[in-house]
Amino acid sequence: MLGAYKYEHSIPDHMIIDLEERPYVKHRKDGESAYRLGKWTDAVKHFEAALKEYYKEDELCRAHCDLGHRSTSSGLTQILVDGISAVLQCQQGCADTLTHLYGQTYPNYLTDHYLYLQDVYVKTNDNVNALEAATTYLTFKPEDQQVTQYRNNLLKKLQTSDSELTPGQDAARYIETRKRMTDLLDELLGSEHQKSKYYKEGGDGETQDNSEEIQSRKPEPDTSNDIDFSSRLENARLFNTTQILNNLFKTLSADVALTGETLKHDKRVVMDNLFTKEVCDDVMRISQNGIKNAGYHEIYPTAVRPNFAKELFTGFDILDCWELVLGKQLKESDVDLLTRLAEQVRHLVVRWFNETRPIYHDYTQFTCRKALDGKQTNRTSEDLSHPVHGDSCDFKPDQGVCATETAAYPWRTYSAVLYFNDNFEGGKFFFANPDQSEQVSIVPKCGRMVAFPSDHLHGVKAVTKGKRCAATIWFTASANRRRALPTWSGIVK
Ligand SMILES: O=C(O)CCC(=O)C(=O)O
Ligand SMILES: [Fe+2]
Repeated sequence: MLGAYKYEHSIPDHMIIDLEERPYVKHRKDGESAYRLGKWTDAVKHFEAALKEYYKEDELCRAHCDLGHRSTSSGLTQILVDGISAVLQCQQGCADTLTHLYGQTYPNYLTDHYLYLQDVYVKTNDNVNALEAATTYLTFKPEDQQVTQYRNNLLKKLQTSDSELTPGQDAARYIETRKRMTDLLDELLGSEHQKSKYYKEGGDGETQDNSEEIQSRKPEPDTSNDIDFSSRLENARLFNTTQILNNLFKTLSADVALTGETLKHDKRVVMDNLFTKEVCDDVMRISQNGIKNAGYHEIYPTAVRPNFAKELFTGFDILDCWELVLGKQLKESDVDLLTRLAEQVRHLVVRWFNETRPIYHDYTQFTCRKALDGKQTNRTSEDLSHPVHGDSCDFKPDQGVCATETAAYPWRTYSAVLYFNDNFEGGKFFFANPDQSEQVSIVPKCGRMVAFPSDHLHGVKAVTKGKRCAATIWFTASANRRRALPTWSGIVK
């Protein structure tokens, strides 16, 4: 937002003092400016200071993950396991929190930092520190061929053996801490935890302990000259205002189609043309390949959701993406598409609801409901595809109330549903009264989104022919409930 204001009113950087700017961000920014001006000694100073501050901030962030978690389990051991794993999961999220800046996610924040460092050290003729920076970089990303070669050149110059190499002290401690957290979580949560572990390791490769790997890697013989990192560092640049603005405006384009008056509540909105037919076709294809039963089947037994005998639910949640890419059911670019969509919607939601608090992703899932042939006779208007419910409260139809105390997801703040097709019958979304009657209904179509506060009652009418595909995206204002989204390009770049 700050970027947008600066742009709209042509305000130069030096006229704005950001009182909330954290020291690790300020030093990184100053380091980047010095780098661009060729002031290598200043750049070294700022990049080193930025790193120190970053690790300090990471410790602070982890310290803020307290034991406030409310366990719904019974039995002391389970309550303890729930509490400790909630703290650890919150702590694991710190890397994502610290590298979410100016509305963007920088999955390579830390590794790019070491890339900068090694380059500025070489430029100040300090090969020893350049070597340490390259070694630290490779501890995070051992698969990087270019940096490996670069480190080997330095090794040769300094006539050092790679068995003497160790990463920087702060980085080593950081990696060790994260490894211990992951191991403990593995023990506490077992295979359930694997999903988030996949994601974390991919995020920046930062949770992986690669020390063994690095020790067993021998430098390849190499006679080439020094490698030029300038183009990689240009891409690593964080505070590129033009890029931020382009992304901001590109992602926010949408038409507000229906608002309060029609929708019976001023906080509800329907927006159209959020994305193109091409995107819809892509998502339909992805959902086609996709995979598992949607979570609904597992959550609700058929007795509670009788329509499971009449409609087939398929889909996946966004955290399944890793498994699906590894299983070749999704392409890497699909993951980026889904992530971009979810992030686009987060921006729209923040703007629409005039939020001044940070709003985070909680959970995103893609779900298709397919009418089963031969099971559609005698479906009444009460026979819904999705019964009336609130997303953040526990709707009790007999009492007509939606209770927060007993809700499964009381932290959800806003809900958004995206639609990708209209070639089916039935399947209207509707807002409901506490007696379950319809207030107003919305017909799904490609590019359409409905967004509303999560405690508003709503449901989905029976899908009686064809397949209806949608994405449900839930947001939270609770930082410790935040779940970051996977990106693929962030890793392979
Ligand atoms: O698919 C829809 O239109 C809404 C789905 C929904 O309300 C939910 O999954 O909680
Ligand atoms: Fe819902």
